[in-house]
Amino acid sequence: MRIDIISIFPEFFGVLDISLLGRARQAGLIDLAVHNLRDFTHDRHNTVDDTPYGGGAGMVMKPEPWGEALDSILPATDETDAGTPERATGPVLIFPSPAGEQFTQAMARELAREPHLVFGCGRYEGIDQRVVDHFAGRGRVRLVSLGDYVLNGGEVAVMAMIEAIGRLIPGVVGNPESLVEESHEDGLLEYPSYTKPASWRGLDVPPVLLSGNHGAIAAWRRQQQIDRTRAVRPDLLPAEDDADLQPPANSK
Ligand SMILES: Oc1ccccc1-c1ccno1
Repeated sequence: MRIDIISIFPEFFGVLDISLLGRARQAGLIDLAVHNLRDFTHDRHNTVDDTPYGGGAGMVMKPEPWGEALDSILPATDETDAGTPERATGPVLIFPSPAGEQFTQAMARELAREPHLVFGCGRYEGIDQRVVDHFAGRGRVRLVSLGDYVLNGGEVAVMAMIEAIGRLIPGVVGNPESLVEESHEDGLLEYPSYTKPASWRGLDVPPVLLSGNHGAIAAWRRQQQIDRTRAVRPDLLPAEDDADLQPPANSK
């Protein structure tokens, strides 16, 4: 997968040189480039923002630098390309935004199948809307929100998305099995995990986990998932009458 990031703080992404994603880049599984938006300005102060039309507090990111930056990354197209099949296969341009669709594990899985992602990190009060409108006419553009809260810019959101997406790319995580039993992979929150010692500060590991009875362990873990999800994320539970959520007959 090719990933391009545009930001006024490119140094923010230095952490993508280390750990899992750093190793994936060294292995050639991910080809990542970070671009400084200010490199696409031409004034002495490398200006990227200006006051908002219509008034209001804060500053808005100017369209021109974004246009030049994105033109340098996205495939050139002319007006006749609008609506051609290529638009369904070209890069996906993602702008983190509080006004975006919610980022989910399902979206991470979907985006992990894409060959090329381009992330645009907005700052200030956001990016001139015409940037989104213009490039929506040239390919797939998505506004994506991490959640219902406000950040100072898109960089943190892009880091989170790249981690969530990158770990799903085949070969990035050593043991693909570890991707299966995680929160949100099967729609429920994950079960609690324990390791040695069997007793710690008077707290014991649930006996079923020491029993060697794999059927009972699987049933206990499933019930833990259901109980945890019901307690903190009832919105993730399917319809109450879903037979899959009923505890197995032998687990009482
Ligand atoms: O609050 C933001 C500001 C800029 C870019 C993104 C965000 C955001 C907030 C939640 N998800 O994304």
